[in-house]
This record gives sequence, C-alpha cells and structure tokens, in this order.
Amino acid sequence: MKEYPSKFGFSVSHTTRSPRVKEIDGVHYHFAGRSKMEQDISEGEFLEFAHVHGNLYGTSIEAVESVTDEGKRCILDIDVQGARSVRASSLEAIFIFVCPPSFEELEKRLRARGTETEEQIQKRLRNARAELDQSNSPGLFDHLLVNDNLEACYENLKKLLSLDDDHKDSDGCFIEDGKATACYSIMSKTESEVFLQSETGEVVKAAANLLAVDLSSLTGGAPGRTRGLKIHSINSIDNCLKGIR
Ligand SMILES: Nc1nc2c(ncn2[C@@H]2O[C@H](COP(=O)(O)OP(=O)(O)O)[C@@H](O)[C@H]2O)c(=O)[nH]1
Ligand SMILES: Nc1ncnc2c1ncn2[C@@H]1O[C@H](COP(=O)(O)OP(=O)(O)O)[C@@H](O)[C@H]1O
Repeated sequence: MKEYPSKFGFSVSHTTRSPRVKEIDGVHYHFAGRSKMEQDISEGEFLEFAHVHGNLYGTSIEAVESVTDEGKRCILDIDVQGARSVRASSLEAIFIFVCPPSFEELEKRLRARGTETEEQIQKRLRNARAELDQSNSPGLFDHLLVNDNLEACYENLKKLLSLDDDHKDSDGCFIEDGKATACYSIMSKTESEVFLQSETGEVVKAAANLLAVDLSSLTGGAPGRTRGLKIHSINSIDNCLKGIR
C-alpha cells in the first residue's frame, strides 16, 4: 500500500481485542465493545466476522466501501474462517495464505513481539496449527506465500499480483486483454462519467484510445460496488460533454 498508494487500501477491521501499545483506533483496528459489535453484526453491517483467539473480529461493509469508493482495491487481513465467508460471498477476491517458514520460527517471532501473555501465545500457536492445516483446503486459497525474508516475500507477492516496476503507482488504470495490458489515465470527470485516455497510444486489441466510464450504473453496497459498471469507447471527449456519442 505504501508503494502503490492509489491502487490499494486497507480494510480497517473491528475487533473486541484490547489495543496494543502502538495501535491507533481507526487506523490499525476499530476497537469496539462486544455488545455494540454484536448488535452491528446482527443489523447486517458486516461483510464477515469470526471469533479468533477468543476475540471477535470483523470486516464492516463501511470499511470496504471507504476503500472501494476511492477507486482502490481493498486488502483484507483476515483469518481462515473469514476467508471462507468471503469465498462464499459474491465478492471477487484473490485469496493469499501467508505462512511462516516453520512453526518454530512463528513461535520465536510471537515471543519476540512481547505483546501476549504465555496463555495467549499458546492459544495463538494452537490456532496457527489449525489454520496451517486448512491452508490447502480445496478451493479456498489461490496462493500460498511463505514469509521467511520479508523483502523476498513482498517481491513474491508483487509477482503473483503482476505488480512490477513498469506498473509503478500512477493515477492510471489497467485494462487487460489476454496477455497485453492497456494503461489509461483520467482525463476528465463529470458527476456521472469519468473519461480515460490511453497513456501509450498503443492500445491492445478490443481496447480503445478514449473510454467513458458510466458511474450512474454503480449500485450501493460494497460487494456489488463495481458490478454493472458500464465502459464504452468514445471518439472525442468534447462531443461527449456536449451529449454527442
Ligand atoms: N475474520 C476476520 N479475521 C480478522 C479480521 N481482522 C483481523 N483478523 C485476524 O485475526 C487474527 C488476529 O489478529 P491480531 O489480533 O491483529 O493479531 P496478529 O495478526 O497476531 O498481530 C489474524 O489472523 C488476523 O488476520 C477480520 O476483520 N475478520
Ligand atoms: N519476515 C519476518 N521476519 C521477521 N519477523 C516477522 C516477519 N513477518 C512477521 N514477523 C513478526 O512475527 C510476528 C507475528 O506476525 P504477524 O504479522 O502478527 O502474524 P499473524 O498476523 O499471522 O499473527 C510479529 O512480531 C511480526 O513483526
């Protein structure tokens, strides 16, 4: 997210766990009381929730919408139960299981963090074993990433998301056509439409030089946010603004 600030945003989860020393409410988590969070869940405000390590964690629809409303892809850091819920929903997502290089290394890292009591560490290790067992459940995760060296792990993450140096953060967007990718940047915006122009001039098959994105086709609700989004090619932006297609 730091390297691609206009492409990705983080879904700030709710949790009933107590904040750690450096954690900020609204940034790392929305720290919530259990009864309020349970009430919000029962009122349908959450996309998914799960009981993890004895606490309640959940992704609110608002948390995802605040990222997707900015035109960014939303990153969820959730447990395996949450991944199952999202998998079962209509959300289109890529599921990546991040695992430690070994169980011993995970234990070492958790102890070095020094934020849990011995009892909590034991509980987390038991749960980690159960989660590792589920990492190869058929049809659940698309990719498995081993987090040994952090830098190497991040480079592998970028590879599997096809994020390389040519795609460094810009205000543009990508339209993929088979193997080729056309890159567009925003030319102009109105209340109901965004106009995109090809950045390279060399457009891929089935892509055009100028595109209009019809925002009026968007419907509310995070899971269906971009469903039904209409994009069409146009000859000139001037004609479009005058109402001629
Ligand atoms: N289902 C679900 N799991 C979450 C959510 N937020 C965090 N988690 C998971 O809860 C677990 C514990 O998170 P946390 O207390 O921050 O501990 P840490 O990941 O060890 O630093 C991790 O596996 C997170 O991925 C959420 O919104 N939904
Ligand atoms: N590649 C890494 N090298 C060293 N320490 C790491 C690495 N990745 C994570 N850690 C440390 O391991 C501990 C657990 O990581 P965390 O991301 O909280 O795991 P999880 O979310 O699976 O519980 C933290 O103290 C974190 O800083």
